[in-house]
Amino acid sequence: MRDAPTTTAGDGGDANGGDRGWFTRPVPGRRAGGSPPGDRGAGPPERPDGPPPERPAVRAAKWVPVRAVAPARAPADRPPADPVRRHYASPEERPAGHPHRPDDHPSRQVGTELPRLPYRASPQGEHQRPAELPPDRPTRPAPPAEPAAAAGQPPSADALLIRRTLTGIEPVADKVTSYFYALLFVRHPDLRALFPAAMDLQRDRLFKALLTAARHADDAPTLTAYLSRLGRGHRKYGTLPTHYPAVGECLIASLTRFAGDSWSEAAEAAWVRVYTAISQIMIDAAAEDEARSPAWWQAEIIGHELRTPDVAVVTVRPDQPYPFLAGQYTSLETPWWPRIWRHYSFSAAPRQDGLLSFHVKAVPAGWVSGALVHRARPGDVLRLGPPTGSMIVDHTTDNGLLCLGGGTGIAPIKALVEDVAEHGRRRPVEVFYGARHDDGLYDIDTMLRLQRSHPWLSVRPVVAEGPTRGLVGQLPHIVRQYGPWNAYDAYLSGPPGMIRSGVDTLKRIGVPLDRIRHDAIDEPRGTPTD
Ligand SMILES: NC(=O)C1=CN([C@@H]2O[C@H](COP(=O)(O)OP(=O)(O)OC[C@H]3O[C@@H](n4cnc5c(N)ncnc54)[C@H](O)[C@@H]3O)[C@@H](O)[C@H]2O)C=CC1
Repeated sequence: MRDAPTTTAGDGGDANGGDRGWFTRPVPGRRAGGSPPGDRGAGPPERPDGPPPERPAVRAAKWVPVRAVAPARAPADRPPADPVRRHYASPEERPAGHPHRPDDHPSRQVGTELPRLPYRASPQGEHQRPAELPPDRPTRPAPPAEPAAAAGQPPSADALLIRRTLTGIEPVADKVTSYFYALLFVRHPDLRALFPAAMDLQRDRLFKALLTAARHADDAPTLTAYLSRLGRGHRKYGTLPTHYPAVGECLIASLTRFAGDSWSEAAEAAWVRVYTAISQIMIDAAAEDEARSPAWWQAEIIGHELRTPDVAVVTVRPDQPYPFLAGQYTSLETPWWPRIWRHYSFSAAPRQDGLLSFHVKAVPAGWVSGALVHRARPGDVLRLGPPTGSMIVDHTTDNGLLCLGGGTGIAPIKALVEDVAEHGRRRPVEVFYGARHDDGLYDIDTMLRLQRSHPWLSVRPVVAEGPTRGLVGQLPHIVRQYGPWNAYDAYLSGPPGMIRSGVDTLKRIGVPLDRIRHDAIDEPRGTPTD
């Protein structure tokens, strides 16, 4: 569930989170010489005078080996390791079995969900975001605890060596990361500008990404899906292929210094191979994406409607076509907080006129959400990253849709309703729209208007407390009183607590997990992007 709706605080929070690799640009959370969003007294900087930065050229540079290392001897029951440091001029050139060959493209692979990492969240609430599923598959929660490839198969020699190193550095993880970044910025000062001024958030990201990759070293489909998305997502930060070797060198140097008994020539060779593979997948994914789509879109605000003192509906016109699916979300950067990106769901299905809308709730200490609600005006220009997320309608079935939308989590639910309407198939859609109080149901008029237009749609407002036009109680509890839901696909969107208790409730009343969809739970909307 996500670092996308999915626990998204879609618009809600500006907490830092997300799955980013070690090339994340300065992000959310911190600004050069400034305080984090949550710090008292941290005021937004003045709006920059100049236009948004130019799009950097993302190019597939020739891969530069981290350093020459003899490949480890492959176990007899496995094919020899691919010398992954090679850069193939085209996807077709890659050998069979290469994790990024065209016929092995993640969109044609299954089992791409990323298991939850056993890694602590950062103090700022950062969480690992699971890999996105291909858009033709629904989001599924409760991923397996172990990589799919590990089930029934012994781990490879490289995977064992890497896990051993990770265990070895765990007690000194803070030192390793501090050393790593110090080394990186001393050896490659030009890279410093790509990272946040305050590095505490970044440090956890590195190790989460490493743990993720290491845990899935034997699971090519999962690893490829995760890293490809990461590589594509890094385009908007201006990450270049030439940056990867610098990071690789410093990573190996840091491990060498701190891994103690778990470090050996064999371990180093394993890390080089795996890091090389990781880099290559990210570089390839970014290069392939470059042929298909821009690294970002500019989007002019053409509508800004304050629905409550804290919630605005913001409508933008992208500077070029922006293809997406109802239920997905994007990353968004405002001119007031350069390089701070936040996730927001599209609140409408794709429209003929190409306009996009978002529901944004200003949250305390939320720099971006506060600016979008209280400062943004028509004429302001935002930047959008690519669409992502897999909480989309499965149009191959006639199952009904059970939708739980809590607060601004109603945004993608409305988009899903419009999507069903546009497909013209009559399937029951039951929406439970929750808020803490009646006046929090800021989009109820729109939802009731849709209900009047579509006989297959039922909308029930639910408030946690107080006088109301609707039902009183917590969304999951109320949903339980209706049903049965065993012929429905369930979609949940709202605060993390609502998603968790909603999933628990639905499981308890017999809705199979593979019919319950939601974005990542640990990454509220408004959190930093990958
Ligand atoms: N803006 C967007 O595009 C999207 C936002 N979101 C997320 O939706 C959330 C919206 O926040 P708010 O509007 O402040 O909503 P809220 O916090 O006021 O709660 C909305 C509803 O969820 C229920 N709820 C909250 N905690 C619960 C729990 N532990 N168990 C059961 N029910 C619970 C409330 O009773 C209420 O009905 C944020 O977390 C945001 O990240 C999700 C998807 C898209």
